[in-house]
Order: sequence, then C-alpha cells, then structure tokens
Amino acid sequence: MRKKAVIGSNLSLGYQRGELRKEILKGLNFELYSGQLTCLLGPNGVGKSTLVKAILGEILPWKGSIQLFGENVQEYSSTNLARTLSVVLTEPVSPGNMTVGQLVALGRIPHTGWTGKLSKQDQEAVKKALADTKISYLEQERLSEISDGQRQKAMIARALAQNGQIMILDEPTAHLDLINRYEIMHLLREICQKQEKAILVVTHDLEIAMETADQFWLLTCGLPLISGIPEELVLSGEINQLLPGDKFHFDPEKGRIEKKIGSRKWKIVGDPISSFWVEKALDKSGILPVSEPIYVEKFPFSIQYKGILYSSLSDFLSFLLA
Ligand SMILES: Nc1ncnc2c1ncn2[C@@H]1O[C@H](COP(=O)(O)OP(=O)(O)OP(=O)(O)O)[C@@H](O)[C@H]1O
Repeated sequence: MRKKAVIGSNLSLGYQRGELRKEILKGLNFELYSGQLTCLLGPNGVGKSTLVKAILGEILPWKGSIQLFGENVQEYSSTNLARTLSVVLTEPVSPGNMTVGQLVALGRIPHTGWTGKLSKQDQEAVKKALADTKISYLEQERLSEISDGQRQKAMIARALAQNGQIMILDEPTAHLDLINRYEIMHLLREICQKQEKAILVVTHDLEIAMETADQFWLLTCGLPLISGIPEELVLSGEINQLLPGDKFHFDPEKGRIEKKIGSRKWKIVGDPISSFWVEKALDKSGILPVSEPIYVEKFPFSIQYKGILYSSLSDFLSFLLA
C-alpha cells in the first residue's frame, strides 16, 4: 500500500483584501502518494499556484484541511516543515557568484542550522544530490555561467539535498527547450521511484506529463479537482476538461492534442502515416475540401491528384493554393 503523503479534504482557498473576498478554489479533495509523480494541470489563473501555496502552509484554507503525513500543515514548525517538504519554484535564481555546490549545500540548512557548517553526513547528502541529478561535474561551476537547464537541475539538487519526503515543483521546466523538459521530468520520475518521494509538479506540458506522471490532478474552472491515472483519464475522455471549446481535443489514438477535424474533408488514399501528415498540412493551410481522391505514396514520397504527380507536399500545396 502506498503511503499518503498529503491529504487535502474539502478544501476552499481564496484571497481577501479588506472586505473583498475572492474565492479561488472550492471543495477540493486530493491525495498525494509517496513513490509517485503527480502532475497538476490546468489553465492559467485556475489556482494551481494557490493550491501549492496552501500545501506549503503559506496561505490558510478558508475551509477544510491539508495534512502532511497525517498532521495538519499549520501544526508543523518551520524547521520540521523544511525537513518534510522541499520546493522548487519558477522564479529564476539570482545567482551572484555562488557555485552549484554552494547552492545545493543551502538545501542542508534545515539540518545544519544557519551557521551552515556541514557535517560529514551533510556533505555526503550534497554529493548524493549532485550525483542523483547527474550534475556532479558542475559542482565548482558558477550559477551565472551554466545553462538554464543545468541551473534548473541544480535547483532540483538543492531540493533533494534538503531530503524532504515531499517535493513540490511549480513549473520546473518553464523556459527550457524540449529536450531539457523531457530530461527533467524523467529525472523527477526516476527520483520519486528510487527514493519513494511524493513529487507534485505543476506543469502545462500535457504531452510530457502524459509520458512521465503516475497521477494527474486536473483543475478546471468551477469543477471539482479530477484525479486519476493519466491513461484512465484519456480513456474516460475526462482529459478533455483541459481543452474546453470545440477547437482542440486530446486524440486518444495519437496520444497528443490535436485540432478537431470534424468529418473527413479529403479522400486521401495510401500509406496511413503519409496520409495523416498530408491531411494535417491541408487542414492547417485552410485548403477547402476537394472532391477527387488524393493518392499518397510513401517510398519515394509522391502525391497524385487528378492524374498529376507531385514529388513533394510543398509542391502539392502550392498547386492547391495557387
Ligand atoms: N496574492 C493574491 N491576491 C489576490 N488574488 C490572487 C493572488 N495571487 C493569485 N491571485 C488570483 O488567484 C487566481 C489563481 O491564481 P494562480 O496563480 O493560483 O493561478 P495558476 O493556475 O497558478 O495560473 P498560471 O497557470 O497562470 O500560473 C487568479 O485569478 C489570480 O489573479
């Protein structure tokens, strides 16, 4: 049985300025499990960061409660909270002259106190965090002289050195390129599996999350939080709660977000993969339906339409758009 690291019960959250009360989230119930990577997804402004702040004990629930390992988050002393829960936020660090090793060592503060004197055990924890995030080679490098992806790994290493059983990351892959986004999410998956940590990642990367997360929490305006195994949310269609409106949907066959192409507009005959990409290009170019069939060959690639052979998709599009 997996351990419940965080339990949210009937949670309502909001902000108040003077008499003005703004309720953001209402009636939320959720469980975050040890050894699982959970991704929190939802549109801008729905309240993901607000929920993270509440789990961190930074804002008080208006209703309901949040428990970490069975104890109300508000009951934790700040030292105990820092030993239980580590956080990686989106804000870029202003690194100054600090080295990667020094940043990661900061993660040991809840264990060393503010004197910052590292015991042998602390030094080992720093080395291990650097090794787990595969950045030992960067230990002596200055934060100002490494790439954004490397710096993000250093932030994760700092959180790991802190050694809480819960890790919360708010958009850890924002501003990174595709490869780095994949790499960081796979790294987090590896960490939570090997170290039995409960990891919650706020992300907008649905497709990468789909590949890496054990659980999804979906937050959408005015609806209760939906949680479940990503694949199950695809099968039930609930994943489409993230894509309101009728323009886009999560295509269960292709495993990614697709523009809805209502009924098939073109009769495309031939290799299915080539046909799929030809159809996508036609749709994207706003080409009106044509009545004659379009024949597609894969090797060598060619398109035949009304008896004329086109050796590239761009030639065919140019003809139709002319
Ligand atoms: N300190 C605050 N005071 C008042 N309202 C706030 C405060 N912080 C956030 N809000 C409001 O709460 C709502 C949710 O904001 P939040 O930052 O939690 O959304 P989010 O889902 O994390 O968005 P994004 O995906 O854009 O980061 C927004 O309407 C925002 O304006």
